[in-house]
Amino acid sequence: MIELKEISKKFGDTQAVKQVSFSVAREETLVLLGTSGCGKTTTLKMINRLIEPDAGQILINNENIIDEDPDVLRKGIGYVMQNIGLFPHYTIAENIALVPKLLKWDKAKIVSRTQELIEKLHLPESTLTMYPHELSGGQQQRVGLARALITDPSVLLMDEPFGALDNVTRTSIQKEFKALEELKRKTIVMVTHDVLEAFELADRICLMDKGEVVQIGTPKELLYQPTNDFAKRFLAGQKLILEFKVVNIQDIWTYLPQEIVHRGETETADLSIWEAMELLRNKDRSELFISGPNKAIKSINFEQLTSGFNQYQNAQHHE
Ligand SMILES: Nc1ncnc2c1ncn2[C@@H]1O[C@H](COP(=O)(O)OP(=O)(O)OP(=O)(O)O)[C@@H](O)[C@H]1O
Repeated sequence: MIELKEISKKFGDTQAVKQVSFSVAREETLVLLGTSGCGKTTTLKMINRLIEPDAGQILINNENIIDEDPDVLRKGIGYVMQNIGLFPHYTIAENIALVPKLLKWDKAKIVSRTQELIEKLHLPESTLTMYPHELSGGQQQRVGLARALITDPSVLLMDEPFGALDNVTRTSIQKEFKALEELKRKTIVMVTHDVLEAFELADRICLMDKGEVVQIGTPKELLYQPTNDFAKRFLAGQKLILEFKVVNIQDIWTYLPQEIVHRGETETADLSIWEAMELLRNKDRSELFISGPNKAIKSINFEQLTSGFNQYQNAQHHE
């Protein structure tokens, strides 16, 4: 769907991006992860031609984007900018309707699509007539997303979309974002420097350093099969919590207690260790019933969960 082939970009003497190649499949979310200045934003902006590469090729649906008019290209790609970038003197409704107006949509269509989006993104209708400074950071972030989604583009580029938020708001918006049906159908390239955010939202992560790709893989691959020291060190600080997020009950199934007979409600085994812990903690449940392979059911409490996880972890490290 999106393919970068040996893309490079220099600003003066700074080699911002050096021979970056990757491809993003249809409906996949690829997260560009790395420290400040490693070339993530430059890479992202080359996909909608806000920046032109010095060398290399970018294809979207097998078409070289260099052959397209940049304005037409940009209207077909949703873009959530760093720091949201709403126009301060436009109302929220006007900010959301920018591209549809350029595309000359009729008014009724703009209004109905705007309504649909603000409902999905949980923005109160009253915000439509307000100006950006009258909204909270989280609400502004939602407006930025609505603006990017209004024309239902199949490709979405997001630059630190939750960067301006405090940690609590950030976590809740990330959760909503993950659950939004409209986003599941999109091919997304997202930039972040936040490892947890990358692990939360990515199908695959492209880890970058000094303008180059260090490793591309699923969160699990990066965690358990880092290809070099940089990748290892980058994740080391948060290793345990990352493991809780990528390992699921299915993975630790054999280390959990014997199967039982149970006819009530069950959780699925694709629940991550993290999610299972949250359920055991937040819902004040002492045990969870999990339905695993071949309809087998196991009941686990917090201790059994952590013990199963520890055994799995030991097995991974001894592989
Ligand atoms: N327009 C520009 N002119 C000159 N140098 C630039 C320009 N844009 C980016 N750079 C430089 O290119 C390098 C990569 O920048 P880029 O913004 O792509 O990094 P990043 O990983 O997105 O960082 P951040 O998360 O801080 O935005 C940096 O050294 C930056 O200073």
